[in-house]
Formats: sequence, C-alpha cells, structure tokens
Amino acid sequence: MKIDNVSYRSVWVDADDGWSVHIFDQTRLPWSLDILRLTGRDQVAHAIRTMQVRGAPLIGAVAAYGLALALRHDSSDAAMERDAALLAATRPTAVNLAWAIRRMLTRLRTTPQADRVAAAYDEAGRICDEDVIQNEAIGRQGLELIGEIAARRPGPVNILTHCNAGWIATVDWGTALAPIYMAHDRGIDVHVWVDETRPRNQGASLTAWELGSHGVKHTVIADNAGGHLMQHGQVDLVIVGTDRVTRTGDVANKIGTYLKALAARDNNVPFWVALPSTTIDWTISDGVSEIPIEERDGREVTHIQGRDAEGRVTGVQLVPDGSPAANPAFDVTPARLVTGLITERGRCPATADGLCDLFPEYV
Ligand SMILES: CSC[C@@H](O)[C@@H](O)C(=O)COP(=O)(O)O
Repeated sequence: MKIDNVSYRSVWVDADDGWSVHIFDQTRLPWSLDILRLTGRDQVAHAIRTMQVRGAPLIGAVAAYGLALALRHDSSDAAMERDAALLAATRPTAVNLAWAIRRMLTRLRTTPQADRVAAAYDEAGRICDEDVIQNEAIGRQGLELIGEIAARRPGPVNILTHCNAGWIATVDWGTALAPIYMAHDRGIDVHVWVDETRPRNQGASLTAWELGSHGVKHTVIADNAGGHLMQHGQVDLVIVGTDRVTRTGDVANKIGTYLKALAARDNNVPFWVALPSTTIDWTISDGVSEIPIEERDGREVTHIQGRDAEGRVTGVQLVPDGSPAANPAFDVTPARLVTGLITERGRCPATADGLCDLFPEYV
C-alpha cells in the first residue's frame, strides 16, 4: 500500500545489502513512521514479542526472515532446529507463525547446509509474495459482499471492524480491510466504525491510521459502542481478521471480538471473518478448549500510551496503585456466531464442510 504515494510492504529485505530485514515499528504508529532494520534472530524475536511487528500473517513472514538471519550465523542442523523453535515460540495464538516456521523447515531440512541461507531467503520471499496474492484475492471476495449491500440502497455501507487486520498486519493489503480498500477504490461509499481495541488500541492507532492514509471514511469508537450502533441500524456488516480458525470454523481473534459477534447475532448484522488459508489450523476442532490464548503483561491494561499537547509520546497509568490486571489478548468466537468466512478461494460457511469444500486437499 502507499504512504505519501510511495508503495510499501510491511516487511522487506534491504535492496542495498541484500540481507537485512526491514519493518515498520508498529509501537510508534500513528505518531511516527519509524523503519527498523533487523539483523539477527534475537532482534526478530524481540520485535514479535513486543509487537513492533504484529498481525497473524505478518509475524509468520517476519519469523521466516528471522530464520534466514539466524542461518547466516550458523546453518547447522542443530542451530536451525533451535532457532526455529525459539522463533515459533514468540507468540502462541496466531497459527501463521508456526505454519511459516514449519514451511521453512520442510524446505531447509532437505537443503544442503551450504545452500541453506539462500534457500531460506528464497522461501521467506515466497511466503511474502503468496501472502500478498492471497490477501488481494480475499479483497476481491469481500468486495462482492460490500457491493451487494451498496446495490440494495443509497448511502454509505457501514462496516464495523475490530483490532487491525489491515495491510500493516499482513505483508500487504490486509485481510478484513482488503475488501474495504477495494470497495473504496472502486467508488463504493464505505464508512468504517473502528473499535479502539483496548488494551493496545490497534484499532485507534493502526486501523485509523491506515484508513485515513488511504482516504477511507472512518470513525473511531470505544470498544463498547458497537452493540448500541447495531441496535440503531448503523452497522451493515462486521468484518474482522483472525489469528487461528479451527477446521470447524471457530475463530480466535483479538480480545473483544466474541462480544461483537454476540451483539451482531442479536441484531441480525452479518458477521464475516476474513482469512488466508495459512490461518486455518486443520489439527483442531474446538476453538475454546484447543486454541492457546496469549496472556500478556497486565501493564498493557493498567497503562496507556498517547501523544500529549506538546507532541511527546508518553504513557500514563489508568488504575489505582496496586490494582492487579488480567490481560488475555485473544478470545474465541464459536462458529455458530460467524455468518461466513472470506478466504482467498471464496466465501464459505464457518463449518467443517464449508472449509473442506474450498480446501479439499486437507480432508
Ligand atoms: C490480518 S491480521 C488478523 C489478526 O491477526 C488481527 O485481527 C489481530 O487480532 C492481531 O492481534 P495482535 O495482537 O495485534 O497481533
């Protein structure tokens, strides 16, 4: 996507040295656009853990490059297995991370040690290119949905989204936001309700920044406003991304997604989930009991970061001294609350049969 008319991906290899890996530091957005140069495994692991990079597809892609960086230092079998395990363990919920590392190992284990570094960069590059192609296809599939609503009546199509599933959460395009960008680019009148997405505010800081940069109409709302807006007919559909989908269509996504799905069901608002197939975990069928939910530091709940009147980015404490906080970072929306899944191969019901019809090779 473009920033100030320059096209960027969310991760890229330095054109000059040919090996260092570049990302945007997402903890600095929207206040400043800082590019980080990653040169080693530990720096990549740190970037994923601290959410300098985040979003399910993007952490998979960056971890893949992290393995390539690690192999530059030691490409032996033992080091490769150790570094792969370390990178895969940086965040637990998004299955794209484990998927990307597994895919890298599948190729690298049969690659002679002398050729491993080149093969790793090549495979990581393929993962990135495929992510872009898949997300663009998701955009086209979701565009049809938005177009159908737009054709039914005049006025903007009001879409609610949670967290950030835009281009900065993937290599490019995004998942939930890809159809919105395409609708906007084709002249469809879209307006997005952006959940702030406490505690880390990915909606308020990242989704609002992305949509604003692209010229898409949007309004940031407190997380608890969605149900009210739905009751008053101000939401035509919900589109969210996801970090892991079971083979039966249960959906893990940023904490609070489940409550939006409940409100959507109560108000007959379609609730769609956009995902590349790399986000499907074909090994599990019960999301609530089987998807590992990341517990993050309570400080993300007790404190908040923002820009003060002098333009300084600063953190402030929200709670009384000593109040403990819990911080489950994701929740699971049961398939029964999901209207459907938007994948690169088409839309389907959130069921085992629906997914198998689109991806028969996994049956
Ligand atoms: C296209 S990314 C989809 C999800 O990864 C996104 O909705 C989300 O929950 C991201 O969580 P985060 O904790 O910011 O990595």
